[in-house]
Amino acid sequence: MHIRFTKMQGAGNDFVVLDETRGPLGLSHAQYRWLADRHFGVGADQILSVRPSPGPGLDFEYLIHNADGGEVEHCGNGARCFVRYVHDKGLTTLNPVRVKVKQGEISLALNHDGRVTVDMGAPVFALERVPFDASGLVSTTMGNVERWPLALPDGDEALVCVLSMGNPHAVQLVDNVDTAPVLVQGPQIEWHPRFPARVNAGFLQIVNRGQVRLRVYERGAGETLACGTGACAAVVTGIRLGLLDAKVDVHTHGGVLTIEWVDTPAHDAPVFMTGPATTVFEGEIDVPDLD
Ligand SMILES: N[C@@H](CCC[C@H](N)C(=O)O)C(=O)O
Repeated sequence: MHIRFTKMQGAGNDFVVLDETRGPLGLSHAQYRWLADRHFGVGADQILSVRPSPGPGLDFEYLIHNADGGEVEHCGNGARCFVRYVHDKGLTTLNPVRVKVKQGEISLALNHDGRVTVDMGAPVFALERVPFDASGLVSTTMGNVERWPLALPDGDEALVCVLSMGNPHAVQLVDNVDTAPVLVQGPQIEWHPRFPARVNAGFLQIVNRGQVRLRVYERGAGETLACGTGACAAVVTGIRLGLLDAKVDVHTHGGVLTIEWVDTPAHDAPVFMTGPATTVFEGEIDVPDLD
């Protein structure tokens, strides 16, 4: 199959974006994996497939596949690239754009400064909705959030806060992201049996009440230069731990994301994320037949 694609990045989290507004390309999971492969395909952390509106009140839908081929619910950096894409391609002039992703519906706006702001929806803390199996575990409370001791296969323990931003996250505090065991603990947390849908593992360093540093070992993609939903999850966690204010700059290896969240008694206010979204190049490629 011969396809056209656009390569994009948001804070260094990179995407192959496919136009499926005239009909699905019908790619298999193996073909998504091949496209994401940095040696044999194009190379990307995620593949975004842009589709027409699925119904009233919505302008588009897009699908997200991780580099391992699995379909996922939500992608913050991808959301910003999506809205840049539909505007640059002349697929819409609407601003904001309302879009359906697997997680639900989100709204995205292009700002005058070229950055994009996304209403990422509300975080979810109910353990069964993350999902996280806490049976038999004893948590400790810090601020107004629980921290769970996760016994790792190599004998280490990670103290994680768990939540969903539409996709699952486990966030732990570290003294310094440069020396944090991201590549050692990341895969062990991602595949930990207490997370039946696997999980994105965040390593959060608090710099001050308005600045953090973050590394994320992503489910299905490994460590990426930035993770948008991971940044939202980390800031929400930091706020509930009592360590952060309502507006925080998240410094990642790929750039800065600004996250805003006002906690309420029900903890159900939406999280807003602002950051860059850039087209890198356009291309065409023959995708091999793969099941
Ligand atoms: N890079 C993304 C998140 C992509 C999905 C994630 N790896 C998952 O499996 O949930 C972001 O910017 O949020």
